[in-house]
Amino acid sequence: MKPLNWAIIGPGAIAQQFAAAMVAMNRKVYAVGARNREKGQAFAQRYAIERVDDDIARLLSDPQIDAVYISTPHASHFGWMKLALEQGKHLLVEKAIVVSSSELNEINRLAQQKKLIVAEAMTLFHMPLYHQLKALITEGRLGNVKMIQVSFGSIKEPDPENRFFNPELAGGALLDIGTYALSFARFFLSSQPDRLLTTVSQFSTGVDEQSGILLQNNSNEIATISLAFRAKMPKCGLIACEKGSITVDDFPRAQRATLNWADGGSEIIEAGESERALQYEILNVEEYIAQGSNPLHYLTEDVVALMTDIRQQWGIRFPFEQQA
Ligand SMILES: NC(=O)C1=CN([C@@H]2O[C@H](COP(=O)(O)OP(=O)(O)OC[C@H]3O[C@@H](n4cnc5c(N)ncnc54)[C@H](OP(=O)(O)O)[C@@H]3O)[C@@H](O)[C@H]2O)C=CC1
Ligand SMILES: O=C1CO[C@H](CO)[C@@H](O)[C@@H]1O
Repeated sequence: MKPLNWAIIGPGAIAQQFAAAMVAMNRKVYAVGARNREKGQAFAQRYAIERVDDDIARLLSDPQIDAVYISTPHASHFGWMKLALEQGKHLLVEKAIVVSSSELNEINRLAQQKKLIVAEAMTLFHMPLYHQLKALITEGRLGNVKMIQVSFGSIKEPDPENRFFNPELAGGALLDIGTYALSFARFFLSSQPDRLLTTVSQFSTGVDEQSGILLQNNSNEIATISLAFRAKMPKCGLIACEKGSITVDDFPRAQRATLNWADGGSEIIEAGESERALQYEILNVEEYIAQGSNPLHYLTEDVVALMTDIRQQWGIRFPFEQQA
């Protein structure tokens, strides 16, 4: 396959890591779209990027671009995704990929029609460790999955304007960090949960600040999830099976897990490198494009469906959804 020409939309904090990963892998970021021209130019200079444009729609019509990485705040993903797909570009989009299933359904229809790949930059879906853990569970020595626990608490500046608390930017802990916890749970649950219990505390802006979420599927596997935006909690995932459990600390980019057998004894499981998290995403997207499909997209769809149902239970709608 000929090397892909990538464009980045939104040269903020995570885009720096993406560009650095591309450089480390000898890949080409050809263009950057930035609503602030000066920021775009500084970014382009830093990563030797050929084209900068503050008119992002115009940039996306450039036939030289093959694939687009979108790293803007959540509320704007859908609009940029749609435009990029209409212009025939493959997509890697930061979490949370979109804000609702109705947005994702529209994206899926368009991608299918245009035969393009859409992938979510959900680190854990791409980390080698997770595929090793899944293989270990599938092989059956641990018995069936019974319970999953995930906690993620991150202290954010309580500023109503920032992307964490601003409803106009689709803020809230669920979309920002809950998406990691739900992705972890869904990755190990054998099927999509159909029972959902939740409780939430809202920030003054109306977005979810902290919550507890309980999920159960038809195989009676249960997942409990704790999220907080104004309290620190370890990023810890636990999969408890009939014959032992697996603990994954710092789970979003983990390279190591601990397996504790129920009858005593433990093992360390290691695969990949945390520091290469974004490189694994890029490698996977290249593979999906070459093979013409993203085999993990169903996980993204299931997680977005859960987040849609959870927000519906909470009665939390973003201002741009109310206008829709
Ligand atoms: N995978 C991971 O580990 C991480 C993923 N993320 C995800 O990445 C995304 C961005 O987060 P982060 O980098 O922290 O955010 P930043 O605020 O640092 O960067 C966002 C960038 O998007 C630009 N932008 C904002 N709104 C728009 C818009 N409507 N259209 C075009 N550009 C826009 C900003 O421009 P300006 O500078 O002009 O405001 C800025 O360049 C989110 O989806 C987040 O959840 C975030 C952190 C880690
Ligand atoms: O994705 C991200 C990485 O984790 C942070 C929390 O620790 C998030 O806020 C951020 O959006």
